[in-house]
Amino acid sequence: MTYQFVRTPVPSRTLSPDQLEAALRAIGAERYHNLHPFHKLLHGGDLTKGQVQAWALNRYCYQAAIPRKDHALMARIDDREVRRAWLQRVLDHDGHGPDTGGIERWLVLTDHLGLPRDYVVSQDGALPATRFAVEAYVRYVWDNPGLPAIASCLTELFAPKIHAERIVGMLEHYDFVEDRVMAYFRKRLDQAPRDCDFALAYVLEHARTPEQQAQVMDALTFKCNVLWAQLDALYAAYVAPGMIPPGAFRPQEG
Ligand SMILES: O=C(O)c1cc(C(=O)O)c2c(n1)C(=O)C(=O)c1cc(C(=O)O)[nH]c1-2
Repeated sequence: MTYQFVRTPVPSRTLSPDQLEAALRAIGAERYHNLHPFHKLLHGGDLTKGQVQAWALNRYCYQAAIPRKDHALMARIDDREVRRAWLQRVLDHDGHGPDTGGIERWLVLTDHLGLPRDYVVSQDGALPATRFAVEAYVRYVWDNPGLPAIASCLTELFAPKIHAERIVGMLEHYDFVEDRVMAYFRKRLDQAPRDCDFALAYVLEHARTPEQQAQVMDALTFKCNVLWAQLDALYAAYVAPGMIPPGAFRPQEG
């Protein structure tokens, strides 16, 4: 029996696809991490370089885990067409042919912020809570059936807006950020809508009973929590009260 992180009340009758989509979008409108105070500080130019380094270093853990989570998902899916479509996600992050991939693009950002690559890739300086949250996502996908596993990526419905805000906000406010190093987010502006259109269509087609619909809403809520918890941890360590756990990255500046 899989541990259940969240429990959405089962709808009293089956929702139409439009109603289900509206319910999923309402979850994002209330819980997506664009609403977190840490993101408001990041995009508004209110962080120091050391705090931006902490964000980029911790966020690397998420980047590194995404293709592992996508492989876990593919291992659970019987439908060959879904696996074919899903494979592109792994290639987007790990790279394929001339495209060096999203993880490499993330490392271009952390290089530019002055963080040693080996240190970033080792994840040794990441917050414990970041590691826990990210691994919970990989585990969730591994432990659950294909439908909620697929639904857990639906936070990406809301990602293009935050990526666009981040590109504009960070370039405008931080002199230590330049256009070239925002390539990761520019690329995601095309990739994320493609990925989540596919996932949303799959979920709306396959979540046909009230129980399945509650399950996909749980999955999206869980995933919003995975993202929110990472920012809570960053805030507590690097903004207020500034409680950096033993062994975690400590910004150099005064
Ligand atoms: O910067 C962000 O706020 C953000 C959020 C999310 C998300 O909503 O999970 C993803 C990404 N970025 C992203 O870049 C990415 O590749 C990605 C993959 C997934 C996923 O769940 O499969 N989410 C996200």
